[in-house]
Amino acid sequence: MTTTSLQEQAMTKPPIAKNITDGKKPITWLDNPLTYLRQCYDQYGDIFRIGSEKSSVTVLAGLKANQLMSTESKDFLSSNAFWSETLDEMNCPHSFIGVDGDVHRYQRRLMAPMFCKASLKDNVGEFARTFREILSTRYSEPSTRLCPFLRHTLSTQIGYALQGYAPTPEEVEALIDYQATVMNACSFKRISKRVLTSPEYLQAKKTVHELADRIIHNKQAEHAKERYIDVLISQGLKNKPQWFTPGDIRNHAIIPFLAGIDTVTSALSFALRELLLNPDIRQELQQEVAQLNLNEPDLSVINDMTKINLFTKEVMRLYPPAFAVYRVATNDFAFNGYQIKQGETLIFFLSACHTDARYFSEPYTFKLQRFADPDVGSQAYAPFGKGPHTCIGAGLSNIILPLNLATILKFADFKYEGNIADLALDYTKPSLSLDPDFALSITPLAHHQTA
Ligand code: HEM
Repeated sequence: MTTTSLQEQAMTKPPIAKNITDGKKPITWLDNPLTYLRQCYDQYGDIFRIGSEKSSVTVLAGLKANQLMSTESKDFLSSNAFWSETLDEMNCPHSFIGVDGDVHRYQRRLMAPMFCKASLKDNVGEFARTFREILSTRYSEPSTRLCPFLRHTLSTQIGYALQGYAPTPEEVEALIDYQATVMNACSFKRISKRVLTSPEYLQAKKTVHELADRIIHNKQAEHAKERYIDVLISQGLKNKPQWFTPGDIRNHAIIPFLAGIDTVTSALSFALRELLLNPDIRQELQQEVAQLNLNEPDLSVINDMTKINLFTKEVMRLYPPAFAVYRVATNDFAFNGYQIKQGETLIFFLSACHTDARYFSEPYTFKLQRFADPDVGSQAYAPFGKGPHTCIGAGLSNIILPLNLATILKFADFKYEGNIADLALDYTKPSLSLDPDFALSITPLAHHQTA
C-alpha cells in the first residue's frame, strides 16, 4: 500500500460489516457472535466495525492483534473501562479481571503461586476421586443435563483445590445465573439493566453473597494447604487494604468459580459432542485411557495422555470458550493503517486465527493429530487469551480438562438420543456454550465400582 493511501485510510474508519451470512442465511452479531466474527474476519480481514455507522464497536483480529495484546497492551488498553459497570453492580471495584496497572499486577503476583502446577500437583488424585464419586452417586440416571452435571463436578474440584469449600449444585447454578445476568446487562449490554431488579436475579445475588461469606468464614482446620482466600486476606488485605474492600474480598471468594466453571464446562461439553460426532476418535482415546492408571493419578498420568491432550487442544481451537475479549483504548494508536481513538471500545477477536487456513490447514476439519506438529499454533493459538490478563487458571484447566475427559471415557458410557450435529449453540452465558438442555444418558461402567 502506498503512503498516500495509508494516510487516506487513517483518516477513514474501518469498514462496517454488512450482509453477513453463515453461508446460507443472514446472521447477526447478537444471535450468533462467533460465526459472525469468523465471517467478518474472512471478509474484511484484521480490522472492521460491527454495529451501525452511528454506534459501532471496532474489532481487531488476526496475528497482529494477538501480538499487540501480548506485547503492548499495557500501554494503551484498559480492561477496567469495559468491566467497570459489572464491577459496580458486584460491588468489587478492584476485582482483578477488571483492573489494570499496579493494582492488577499486585493481585496477580499474589495469586500466581496458587495456580501453578507445583501447588496443584497434590490435588490430582482428589480431582479424579471427586469426578468418579459424583458420576456414580448423582448422575447415573437415564438422562443427565450435561452442563449442570459438569458445573457441579468442576465447582467441587476447583472449590476443594483453591478455597477448601465445595458449593452445592444450587449455589453453583445461582452463581452462573448471577454472573451471566450481570455481564449481559452491564458489560455486553445484551439485555436491559431492569433485570437487575427482578426477584430471580435478587435471589441469585443473595445466594451468591451468602456463599462468598461462607467461604470467607469457613476456616477448616483440616484443610491441607493455605486457601486462596486466606492468602488474599493475610497478605493482600494486610499490605494493600485500599485494594481489598469487603466487596473485593467477597469477589475473591468466588472468582475461581466465576472464571473457571463456565469456561471448562464449555470445553468439556464441546469435547463430548465431538466424541459423539467422531466414533473413531472416541475409540482411539478410549484405547489410550485403558492404559492409564486413573485410580490414583498424579501429574505424570496427565502428561501421558498424549492423544487426550492433543484432542482437548483441537477442541479449544474450533470451539474457543472465550473466543474474544473486550478492551477500551486509553490512548490513540494505529492498527493496520487505521487510527484507533482514545475511549473507543474494542473487541479483540483473539481466536480469529484458529480458523484461518494460513495457520491451520483445512481449518474447519477436526484433526486429532493437528497439534502433534510442534510448529502449529504459537501466536495463532490463543484459547487462554494474551497479554497481562492471560488466563491464570490455564495450568489448572490443563489438568482438570484432560483428567475429566479421561475419567468419563474410562468409567462411563455416554449416549445422545437425538442428532448430535443439530445441537444449537447458546450465547446467553459468558462462554461459548451448547444448548442448555443438552442431555446425555450416562452409565457408569461395571469396573467403576472396583476402581
Ligand atoms: C477452558 C478453560 C478456560 C479458558 C478457555 C479460559 C480463558 C480465559 C481467557 C481468554 C482469559 C483472558 C480474559 C481477558 O483477557 O480479558 C482468562 C482470564 C482468567 N481466567 Fe481463565 N479460562 C479457562 C479456565 C480458567 C480456570 C479453571 C480458572 C480458575 C479456576 C480461570 C481463571 C481466570 C482468571 C482469574 C482470569 C483473569 C486473569 C486476569 O485478569 O489477570 N480460568 N481466562
